[in-house]
Amino acid sequence: MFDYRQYKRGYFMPPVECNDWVKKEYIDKAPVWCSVDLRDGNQALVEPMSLDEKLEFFNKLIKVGFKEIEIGFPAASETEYELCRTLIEKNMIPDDVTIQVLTQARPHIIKKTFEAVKGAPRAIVHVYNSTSLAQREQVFRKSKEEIKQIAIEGAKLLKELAEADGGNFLFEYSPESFTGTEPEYALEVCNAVIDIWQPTPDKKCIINLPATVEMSLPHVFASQVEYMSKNLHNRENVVVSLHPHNDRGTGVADAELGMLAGADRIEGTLFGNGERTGNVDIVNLAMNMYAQGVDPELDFSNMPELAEMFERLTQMKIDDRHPYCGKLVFAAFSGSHQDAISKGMHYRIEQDPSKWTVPYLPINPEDVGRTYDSDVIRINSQSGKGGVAYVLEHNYGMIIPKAMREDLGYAVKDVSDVNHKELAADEVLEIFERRYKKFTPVFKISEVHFKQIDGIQTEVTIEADGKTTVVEAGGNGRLDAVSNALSKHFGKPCDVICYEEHSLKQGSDSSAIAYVGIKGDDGKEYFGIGIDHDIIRASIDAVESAMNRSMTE
Ligand SMILES: CC(=O)SCCNC(=O)CCNC(=O)[C@H](O)C(C)(C)COP(=O)(O)OP(=O)(O)OC[C@H]1O[C@@H](n2cnc3c(N)ncnc32)[C@H](O)[C@@H]1OP(=O)(O)O
Ligand SMILES: CC(C)C(=O)C(=O)O
Repeated sequence: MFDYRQYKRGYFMPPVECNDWVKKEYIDKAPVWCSVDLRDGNQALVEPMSLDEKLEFFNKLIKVGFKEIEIGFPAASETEYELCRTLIEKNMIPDDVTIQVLTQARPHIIKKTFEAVKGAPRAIVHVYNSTSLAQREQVFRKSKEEIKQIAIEGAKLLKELAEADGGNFLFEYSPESFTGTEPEYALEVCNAVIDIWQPTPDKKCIINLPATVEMSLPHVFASQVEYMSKNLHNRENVVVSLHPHNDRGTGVADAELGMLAGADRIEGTLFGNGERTGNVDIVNLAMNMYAQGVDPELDFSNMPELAEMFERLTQMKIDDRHPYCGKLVFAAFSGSHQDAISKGMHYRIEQDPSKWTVPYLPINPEDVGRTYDSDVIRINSQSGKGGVAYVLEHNYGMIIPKAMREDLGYAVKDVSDVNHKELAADEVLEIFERRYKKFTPVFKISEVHFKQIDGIQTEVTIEADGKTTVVEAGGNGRLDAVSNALSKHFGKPCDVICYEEHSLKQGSDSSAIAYVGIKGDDGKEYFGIGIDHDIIRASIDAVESAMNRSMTE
């Protein structure tokens, strides 16, 4: 038996209450985004990306709109180093983009990192050392003071090498494993680093607070961030950055509450790739802002293309339910959802297309490059009449009468249930046509003539059981006259209770579709459709199918 009590190790709350973030309702502005896909994301892959793959990824990040990109850990491997040199030497870094490189606070690694970024138009050099209790005791076996000295020596060396190089460098420091560090101590270390760097409005520094491992509920992280943000030296010249991981599955919440608590910048990855359970998912975060009416300043309008690139280069898989980008995240299979979405879409067009309030869809799928046709209303045995009608209207322009929808809905869902499979739009159309169009197992109407005497008089030629019979009848319209002829001939009621007709296509070759429902002698409703260039023929075909159905069920 495992013992859950071994995990009761707690976390560190700030020494004073820091809960102002609770009073904020919104994130009203995009943070500075920094993609760490090519570093933290890459270092967690089974097979790290090659140089060419990284270049493709880098270019895509630029296209999405990232202005800060951590391109790697140049001292780690030749590929990481080469990426850095290639971007610089081939002038591949746009003027408004800053590359970032990561280094441990160890002199030879810092020196190698500066060699890698030589000649960069602008670069952030990011130095880290772990400050957590666990790492102090177990990994470094050093006192708080000694660990602080690692940070101080690292910060000094960055400053010295940057000055010697004369290049355009910005500095970033991370107290790695911040969430396992006493906040007062993390503050002391960060302030020591800030005091060395002496940031100014023109040369701010970045203090990055990583949830290297998520260790608490997100509100605890927010209080830790607020404490740091309120107490860092020279705060106006310090960019407070967050680097949440996702061990508890709440990396997005950490980032969001952390922003409410004062953070200015977020480091994360596309689709949450990264160590273990991943870094915070920037797509999710940015789209959450978008879905609240805030410009995220990143462009995810072609999500399928981005997802394809991500999966190909990282060999990771995006889950079907991954927010905003999974294959199924806009799909509604269940009847009541489909009905509400379908009505919501009509309401929006009628009332106010400028506002998005469609039930069950947090955003318009088209905003991220998805389509209604294949992504939203999907048909299986959970579906209802509203969804089936939506598919036929959306794909084929068929506006199914309200009275007919239930009969059609059950017919379609039964097929899906029996076959245990989803039905594509063309399969729904096939079921619809097979059930209602030219359904003539009992009789056929081969000819119809009308005369306008005392209302409408008709002669209907009926073929049944190998016999041809001409039946005469009258009515107050053509459809009425034909239904009276059928009723007379078969000795059964053929009362038209539903009749609707509309054109299917625009232009001279447009055909009409007629929908007819009749009440049979058992009191039930039976339906048929007719499609023809001639609207009268379409309605006669429809009543013919409906009557046949009433005589076969
Ligand atoms: C949370 C994060 O994601 S942090 C980033 C992690 N990413 C990576 O580590 C990927 C790239 N890293 C590497 O390729 C290698 O670790 C290198 C090239 C940087 C260094 O390689 P090596 O020196 O061979 O190994 P390693 O990283 O294990 O070094 C461990 C030593 O560095 C020390 N150390 C580790 N991190 C730091 C740090 N941030 N600052 C100062 N010292 C550090 C350890 O205490 C240990 O010291 P010891 O030799 O006295 O025991
Ligand atoms: C180096 C730091 C920022 C890091 O990657 C982490 O703590 O996860």
